[in-house]
Amino acid sequence: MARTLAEKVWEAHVVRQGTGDEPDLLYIDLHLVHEVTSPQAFEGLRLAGRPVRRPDLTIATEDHNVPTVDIDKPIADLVSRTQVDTLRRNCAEFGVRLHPMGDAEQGIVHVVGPQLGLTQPGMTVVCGDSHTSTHGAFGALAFGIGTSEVEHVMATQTLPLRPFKTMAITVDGELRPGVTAKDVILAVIAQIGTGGGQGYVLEYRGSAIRALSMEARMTVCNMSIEAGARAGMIEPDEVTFAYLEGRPHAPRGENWDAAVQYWRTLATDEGAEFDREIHINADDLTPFVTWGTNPGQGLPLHASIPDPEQIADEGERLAAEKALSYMDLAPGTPLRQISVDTVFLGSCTNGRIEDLRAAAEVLKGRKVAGGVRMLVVPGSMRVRAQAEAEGLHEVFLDAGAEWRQAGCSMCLGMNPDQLTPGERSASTSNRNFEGRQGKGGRTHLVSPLVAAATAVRGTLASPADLD
Ligand SMILES: CC(C)[C@H](C(=O)O)[C@@H](O)C(=O)O
Ligand code: SF4
Repeated sequence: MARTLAEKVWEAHVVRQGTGDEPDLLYIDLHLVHEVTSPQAFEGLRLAGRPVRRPDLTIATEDHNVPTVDIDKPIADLVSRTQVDTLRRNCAEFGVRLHPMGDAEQGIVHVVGPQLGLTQPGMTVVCGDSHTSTHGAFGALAFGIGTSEVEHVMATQTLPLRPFKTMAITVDGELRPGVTAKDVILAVIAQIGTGGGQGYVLEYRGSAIRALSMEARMTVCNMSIEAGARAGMIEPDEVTFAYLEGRPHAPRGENWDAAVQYWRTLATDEGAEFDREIHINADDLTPFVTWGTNPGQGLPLHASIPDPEQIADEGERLAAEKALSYMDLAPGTPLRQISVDTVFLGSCTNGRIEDLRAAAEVLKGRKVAGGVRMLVVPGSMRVRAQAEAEGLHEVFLDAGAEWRQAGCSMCLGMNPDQLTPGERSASTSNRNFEGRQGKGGRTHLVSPLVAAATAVRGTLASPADLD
């Protein structure tokens, strides 16, 4: 029977098939760990007297709680310091490889896995983190898990899972210049809603998806969770293989050839059926930004703040009213007139080298507007080093932006990088929830290009709006 990519990866990992209402037991190829969701899991192992079953398939990094300045000094915030120290102790005790603050391979867990070549097509990848969906860009079945599941994977390298439904999101056509992967995924979420993906694994397909780089594909898959999906996937192709070849953990020599041969078999079969199909025309897309307090409340940058009274669905209307009140925005205001205090370029959505290059291209020879602060936070130390080798940091610094160390930073403000109450940001991250970037902070989700142009103009803008 014709099968989808997701079904093939699932079937290849079933250790024990569930009967009746039982879940299947799946083998897990790669377990990524960070400081926030691992302490209780390690503690559980300790209490049960169990080891980590496959430390060789487990890797940890410090990302959420790390400061992005003065990283050679002890972490000032006690909660963050405890969190990070606990991870260090646990990794040492259980023999798990850890990339601590300051290490050349430290960074956001979803940036580190792919850049090391740990994330590969056809794998099952889990992490106690919702944005694990990022790794699906390689044709891996990758999803976030809870802390008790983290413990289960640590102890057994397996996970009981219930089957999912499949949804094809086909993006055909060609993206116009200035329109990015971030705009694609924001438009997808605006269309299907933050609950539209619930229970589904999304497969992004079509000519516009095939034309994306690996990093752009990661941006798309990263935000699958914001549509409520279990995971997002893209079938592996030449772009995937070219990205992986030569990376530290990618197979080599004959193993590489065999791996590529297998990876080619993973593509969704002709005639395979999806439970739901969505079509989007890439030619119609323009830069997209959010105006509300969930990632589905987005519109093209050239639009205006919607009038809740015009929204037929009562739930959506109430949500829009509440969002506009929190965001302090009036219906009818052109999005381009919204001024921001802060621009954040970073996160596991848009903190990779291509994102930094795109923003630097816009900022080159320009200045961040007076009264606006711009934080540039590379997704990993490797991204940071690469950016410095290319001189991008000088472009950011010359423009008046801050050039930081790697971590999650203002994506969620678990470190000192936060918005103050009432402050408004244009942010390349993935969540615009109330208080996400700091208590009372207001977030507009944008692409790196829009972030850079907004920094220059001080109001939401795309590079086409400059000079
Ligand atoms: C802290 C962590 C559990 C959380 C997640 O699961 O996604 C964080 O990474 C986020 O982006 O909100
Ligand atoms: S960068 Fe943001 S979304 Fe990604 S893992 Fe960190 S906190 Fe979560």
